[in-house]
Amino acid sequence: MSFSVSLRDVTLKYRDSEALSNVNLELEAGKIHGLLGRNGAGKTTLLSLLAAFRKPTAGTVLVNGGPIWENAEIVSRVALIREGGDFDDSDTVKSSIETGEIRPSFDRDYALKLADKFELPLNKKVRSLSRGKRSVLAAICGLAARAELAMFDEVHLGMDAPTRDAFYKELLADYMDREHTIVLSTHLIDEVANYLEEVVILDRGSVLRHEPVEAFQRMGATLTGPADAVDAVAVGLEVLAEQRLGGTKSATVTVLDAPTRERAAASGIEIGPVGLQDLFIHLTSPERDGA
Ligand SMILES: Nc1ncnc2c1ncn2[C@@H]1O[C@H](COP(=O)(O)OP(=O)(O)OP(=O)(O)O)[C@@H](O)[C@H]1O
Repeated sequence: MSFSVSLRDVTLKYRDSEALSNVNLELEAGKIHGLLGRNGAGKTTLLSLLAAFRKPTAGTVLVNGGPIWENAEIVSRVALIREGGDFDDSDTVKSSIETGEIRPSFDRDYALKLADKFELPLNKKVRSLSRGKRSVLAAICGLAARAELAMFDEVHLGMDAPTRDAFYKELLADYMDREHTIVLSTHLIDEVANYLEEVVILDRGSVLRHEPVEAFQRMGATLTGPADAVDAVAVGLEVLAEQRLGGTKSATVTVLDAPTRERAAASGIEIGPVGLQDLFIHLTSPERDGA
């Protein structure tokens, strides 16, 4: 089973400032959703509403079709893993893992298998773990929760690249194995882009874009070829980024219409997709229209 999510006219205020303003958002069950946004955009706030850590100031938050607030049955099947985890520093790794047993779906054997795989010493105190190992502990608790809605909020922080890669693979293996909904909030966009099915971009407390990842991939193009030819085709186009290596140039553009595409191909230019991160930078740049 997997949970859908629905936010209807949701506003969250901290004292006088609005972290989320009238947000309407539907997340389909059984998919991997990426939640992107610049610092302070409201990602953690939105996730804390979905886990019922907070109550909205206005509007309704539905998980699996019902209100999540004060709904213990649904809450016990939702996991929000925040950066560094929410651990008691004086606990051991093993007892921290075992706190997950309050959940009906917690898989202790899987948690211990992951601890072994990620070389997490069970008898060590949480306070003596390195930052990366603490993140690993948080990620393990999130995976072993076997939640119907599993949300990871920058849980990778401090993990080295091989550990992050192993974590993403484990997440995907669990996803293939068991139907559930995943929300990944991260600033390492290109690193997770291949795992995402849907992407939500939050911007200053509102949903800026919500599309399947393929829609973002169709938004722009990278032109690579002889520098002169690329420069000629790029005239009049919006260029997001450029890179030059000897006589070869690569330019990332936002829109490429069919005639320009044909002209580029005829000039020996290779046309490739644009990375999600480059598009994100463009869409949320402080210089964009209306900013
Ligand atoms: N406990 C709080 N009290 C007051 N304001 C808060 C609190 N938590 C967050 N905010 C404010 O709400 C806004 C959204 O913060 P939030 O942490 O949700 O953003 P974020 O997208 O997760 O950012 P980041 O990528 O930097 O983690 C920010 O302006 C932040 O300063």
